Amino acid sequence: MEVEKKCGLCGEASKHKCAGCQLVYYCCPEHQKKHWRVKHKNECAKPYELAKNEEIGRFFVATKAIAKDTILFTENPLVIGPKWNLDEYEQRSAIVPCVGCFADCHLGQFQCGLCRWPACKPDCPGLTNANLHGLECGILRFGHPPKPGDDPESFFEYYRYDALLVLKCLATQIRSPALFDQMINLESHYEARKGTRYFRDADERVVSYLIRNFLEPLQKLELKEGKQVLKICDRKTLHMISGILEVNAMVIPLANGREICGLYPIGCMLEHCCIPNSFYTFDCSKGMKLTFKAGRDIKKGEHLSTTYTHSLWGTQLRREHLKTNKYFSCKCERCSDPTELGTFLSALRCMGLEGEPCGGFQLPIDPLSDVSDWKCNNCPVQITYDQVNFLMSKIGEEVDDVMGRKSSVKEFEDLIHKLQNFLHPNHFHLLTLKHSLVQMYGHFKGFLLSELPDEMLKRKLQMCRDMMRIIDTLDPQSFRLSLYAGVILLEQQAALLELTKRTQRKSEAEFPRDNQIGDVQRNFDEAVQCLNRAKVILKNEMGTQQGKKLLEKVLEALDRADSMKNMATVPLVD
Ligand SMILES: C[S@@+](CC[C@H](N)C(=O)[O-])C[C@H]1O[C@@H](n2cnc3c(N)ncnc32)[C@H](O)[C@@H]1O
Repeated sequence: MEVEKKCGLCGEASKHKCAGCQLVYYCCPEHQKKHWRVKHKNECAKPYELAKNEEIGRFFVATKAIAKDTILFTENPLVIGPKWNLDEYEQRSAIVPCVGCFADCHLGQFQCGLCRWPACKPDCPGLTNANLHGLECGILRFGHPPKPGDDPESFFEYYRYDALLVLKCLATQIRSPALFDQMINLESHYEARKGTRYFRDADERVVSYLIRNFLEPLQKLELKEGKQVLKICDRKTLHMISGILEVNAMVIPLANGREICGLYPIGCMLEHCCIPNSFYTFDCSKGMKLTFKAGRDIKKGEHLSTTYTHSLWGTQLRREHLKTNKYFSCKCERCSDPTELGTFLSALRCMGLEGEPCGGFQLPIDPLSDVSDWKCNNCPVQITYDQVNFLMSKIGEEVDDVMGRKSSVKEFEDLIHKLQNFLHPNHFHLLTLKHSLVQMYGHFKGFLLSELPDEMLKRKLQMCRDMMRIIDTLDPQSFRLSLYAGVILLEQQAALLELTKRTQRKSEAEFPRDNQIGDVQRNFDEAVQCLNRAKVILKNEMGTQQGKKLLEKVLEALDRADSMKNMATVPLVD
């Protein structure tokens, strides 16, 4: 859409546009404010509306064209709290999140003076904040926490952090019945969950635990005093809230590396797509405010979409995750294509008819079937769903093993070498290993950049380029995989600049000067392009500590590239 870049109020040439609709320009903030009051407030209406159908339930659909980077909405969380699905290791840690502010604290050191749940300090402001610990503290006070000297096991059994978010949701009815209604009307898939292992797990871990420790004692007092604080607190409601959290809660990464969960009633209305058009960020300095933005231009009539699963998992894994945790079968363009948009992210090497690889790749015959057999794209060989499953679980175990401990460079190299016999070079398991290996080459003891043999340095560069090609297809604007891509781009430029230095150092006797200049210039240009791209995509990650640190490194690398240009013995032009 061609937009005249003139101030919406005075008509002067202007550069800054309205962040909401991205359509009207302003010469200064004062004119923007004035125009908002007199006119733009009514024009800058939301470019989407809530719709509903049988298959998806509620979703947002664009009512007009939406430009990339448009802020779709911002929203404060209805509740935030510790992750509601902690694994056993996380649940049994003696370092726990403060119930007031989620900072790390030691179990048994400081506590909330009223309910005696762990806190970072006795006067943490979050303890009395009605949106934070204030929400559930009044109910937690009915519990009987273990005392110092009691069996350590009783501490882990009592302080079940993974049940807190459910309790917080329940407690919203005390603060605001309207908020509670909004929450309880979110999708819980109650009927579909009943009978699943998730339901049984939540029944013991959350529902029975909350009733036994806090809700029954509260109800006893309510009966005695003839006054009801919690009007709704039956088992079914607690299970519905568990389902609502499972289907709708969003994971928020904190600066201290911890992850918490938040429930955003508007944010959770966006449907899932494996190649989404929108993305979100959290602002940790503003109470975990959520901002949803258009990741690319969106056409009128398109559904607004985000991703509920990992973008770099293969189709079978993504679809299984969505089916078990979100109760639907994804049929998006990427899931429907056996090659996953030509990336071959799940493809297996065909072993051929005589046990001799034919050079082709095995792909699912019907990627939308959960039990599809696979066939080669080059020869008549077919393999069964069970064979694929068996191979994938064995390979998955090996990858998890190497990733899960402090493995050496050689262990990574060996596993990649071995798996290349079975998997397409772009397979997501290889991608996971390569993403780690490119960060080891250049940083690990004995593998510092200046120590890497030319061949290894070139391998690092090749892996980075290959990974970026996949990202360019699956997330062309890099809004979904910004951190992942940022890391690759930084490593890619490091390899390129090291190659540039080495080429510069080589004597003219080895290389004709023209070739030398060409290589040096090309590598240098590509390195600068990587850094400039990383700088742009990391803007979306400024709410996270990781994103900020990575951007700092990118800016430092840009400075280094600049000084290299100034010192260059062969010309490096801009
Ligand atoms: C976070 S909620 C989204 C809001 C939900 N549609 C509602 O009406 O409350 C997630 C649920 O929406 C539905 N959903 C989301 N994306 C979908 C898709 N691509 N295909 C089918 N159902 C989808 C599924 O029922 C899923 O469990």
